Amino acid sequence: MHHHHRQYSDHFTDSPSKWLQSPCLSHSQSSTVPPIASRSSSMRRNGDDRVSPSELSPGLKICFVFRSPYISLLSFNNYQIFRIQVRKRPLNKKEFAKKEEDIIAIEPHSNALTVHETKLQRHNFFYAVLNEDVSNDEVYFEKVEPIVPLIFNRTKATCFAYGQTGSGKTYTMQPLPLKASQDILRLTLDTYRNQGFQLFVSFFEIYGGKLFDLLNDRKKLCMREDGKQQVCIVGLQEYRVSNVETVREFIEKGNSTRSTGTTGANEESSRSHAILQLCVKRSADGTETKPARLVGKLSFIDLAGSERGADTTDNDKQTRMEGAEINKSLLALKECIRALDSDQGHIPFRGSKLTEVLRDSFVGDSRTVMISCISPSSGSCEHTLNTLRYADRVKSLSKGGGSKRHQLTSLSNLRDSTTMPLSSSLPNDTTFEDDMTYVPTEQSSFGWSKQITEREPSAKMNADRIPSGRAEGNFSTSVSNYYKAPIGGRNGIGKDDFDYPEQTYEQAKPSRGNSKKVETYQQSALEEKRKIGSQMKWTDIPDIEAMNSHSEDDLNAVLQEEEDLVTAHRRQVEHTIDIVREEMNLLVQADQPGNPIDDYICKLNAILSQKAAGILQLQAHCSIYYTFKAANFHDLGPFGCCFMDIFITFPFSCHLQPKVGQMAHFSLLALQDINILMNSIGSYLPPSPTAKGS
Ligand SMILES: Nc1ncnc2c1ncn2[C@@H]1O[C@H](COP(=O)(O)OP(=O)(O)OP(=O)(O)O)[C@@H](O)[C@H]1O
Repeated sequence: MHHHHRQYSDHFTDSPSKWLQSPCLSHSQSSTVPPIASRSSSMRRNGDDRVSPSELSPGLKICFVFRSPYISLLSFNNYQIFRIQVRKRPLNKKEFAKKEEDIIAIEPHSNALTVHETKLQRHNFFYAVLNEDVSNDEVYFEKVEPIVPLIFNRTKATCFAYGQTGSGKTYTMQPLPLKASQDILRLTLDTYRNQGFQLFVSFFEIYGGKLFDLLNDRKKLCMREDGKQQVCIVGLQEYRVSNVETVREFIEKGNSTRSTGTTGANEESSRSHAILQLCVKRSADGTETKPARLVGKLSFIDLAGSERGADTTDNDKQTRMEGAEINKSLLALKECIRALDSDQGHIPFRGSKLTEVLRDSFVGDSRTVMISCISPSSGSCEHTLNTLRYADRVKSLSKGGGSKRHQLTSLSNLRDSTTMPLSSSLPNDTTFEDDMTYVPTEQSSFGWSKQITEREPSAKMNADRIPSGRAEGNFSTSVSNYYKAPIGGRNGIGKDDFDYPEQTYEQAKPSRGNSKKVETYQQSALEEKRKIGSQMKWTDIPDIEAMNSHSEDDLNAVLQEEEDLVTAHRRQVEHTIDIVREEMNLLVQADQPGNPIDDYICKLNAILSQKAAGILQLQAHCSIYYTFKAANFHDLGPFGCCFMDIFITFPFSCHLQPKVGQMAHFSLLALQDINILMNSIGSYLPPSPTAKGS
């Protein structure tokens, strides 16, 4: 078997962080941020770490703090439904050789981290943080082990890693499924002995918007929706496993088949989202005479590097394609979390293949762990900030009641929604819920030894291969096929993976001069899409794959549209920034000692809302705190502060909504940070509402 093993830790140094050694000058958030429930070792940071007045230059400062006061997310059965974890990796030798500094300071026993962008510019974030010395075992024990027993009780759990290339996503994710399957197998032999539970493993990747089976020669898969709006992956091979060694082999095989490439930061960079699923199944009567049906599922997703989605400068067609898809899927993921947590009627699962696949992991009884991986090096600062901001936004989006999630439970019956046994015909009237015996979760008895103490024999033949989904072509059911060399291979991205005409793309390149035209087109095209979207119902489109293949024909047009929209949006944002900056400068000049602070804030807000809201419109979140310093604000000490929300959404419009009089913690950033902020927002913009039909 052709294996490509990633090399871990071999080029990492123990270099002490220069930043960590310097006195930490972080800012004052401690008073306003609620306590964090997290690792037992964690404690809140203490001390007053306000910015010293001398660090502020006189006059108005616009200051952005990515708001993160909502640390505690939804709680259910003692486990948070959505958990966010940040993991910092150590500096590697390459970075050390380039004399890059470690700019991430994590105070011991705290759930706060500071990114030292420059000596004067710092950004504070509040999360459950894992420092560079935390092992993969600890990540597992803390974040994944607690949810393993839940999948015996119908929970669908998802664990995914997010972050730029080389930040440690694969390093973090790779060991987790093995450990989880070890624990699942133990449970089937121990707590749930003789109850007929079976473990199945499948492994596939989403690359360029298409699905490929990593355990079946990178066979192309397609997704379909059944009459009950269940998405299934047709042809995905599932293997029944009964020992850890077999799981290990499958994981290694899948990893070696995955699409990777080389980036400056990572020699083996993942270019796809890899999804490894562990499904616990059981027949209705707990015997093996009847077909096993899905009980619960644990999905591990190693996302492609996030910076690829933001990369609009690369002219390489394939990279742009990857970037567009990654961008789309990360945004779609965030949008789904937002929609689930607010009371939006429509959950945009169809925004990307990734969210379609994950649909049943977000509805009903589900748990999600997001691990945001960050690199410590100064050279990665911008990407690190982007990763943390994404986490912030996901976190603030998921802080609500999550009512949608539970409403959707009724839509999501407990049959396997992502895989469908070959033998089963659709639609199937009997839901598993009807004939499933309820198995109580035994969280308290989940205390087995954490070491692998046994290796089960005959690993190789200890797997039953079960094709799932309706048949498409011939399945070979012989286990020996599993040992065939994969067709795709690491760099074996087939020509068919991207099939769009090259010329169209070139022709459609926008010219900077006709932005008006672009914007007009944008409006009307989007209006049209909205209309179509509102007329369409979920059930109107039974065959997602057919729809997608239609849209793939227009891939160039879609990419072009994306580019036009992003350009138009950036122009809008730049324009707004100019206006806001101008107004603020005027205000600063007009500020006279003796003006009451509220007047000042009201005036500022009035101008902002008039000027900015007129230009930009609509939704999506990030918060800006603008602070200002003036001699007369004695009641507040040297600084006054309020914040406003910037709502930004598709299609590329935003609306500034000032919140008058809200005093909050703040930090000092230079005025030009607004540009950085806006650029990073720009990078999170969706390719376009492309999804013809979403
Ligand atoms: N916490 C860590 N401790 C030690 N080494 C690490 C850690 N995290 C990552 N590494 C090492 O950093 C390198 C890059 O990590 P990895 O391949 O996991 O990045 P990635 O985020 O998956 O990148 P890509 O998106 O390009 O696939 C690897 O050599 C890995 O061994």
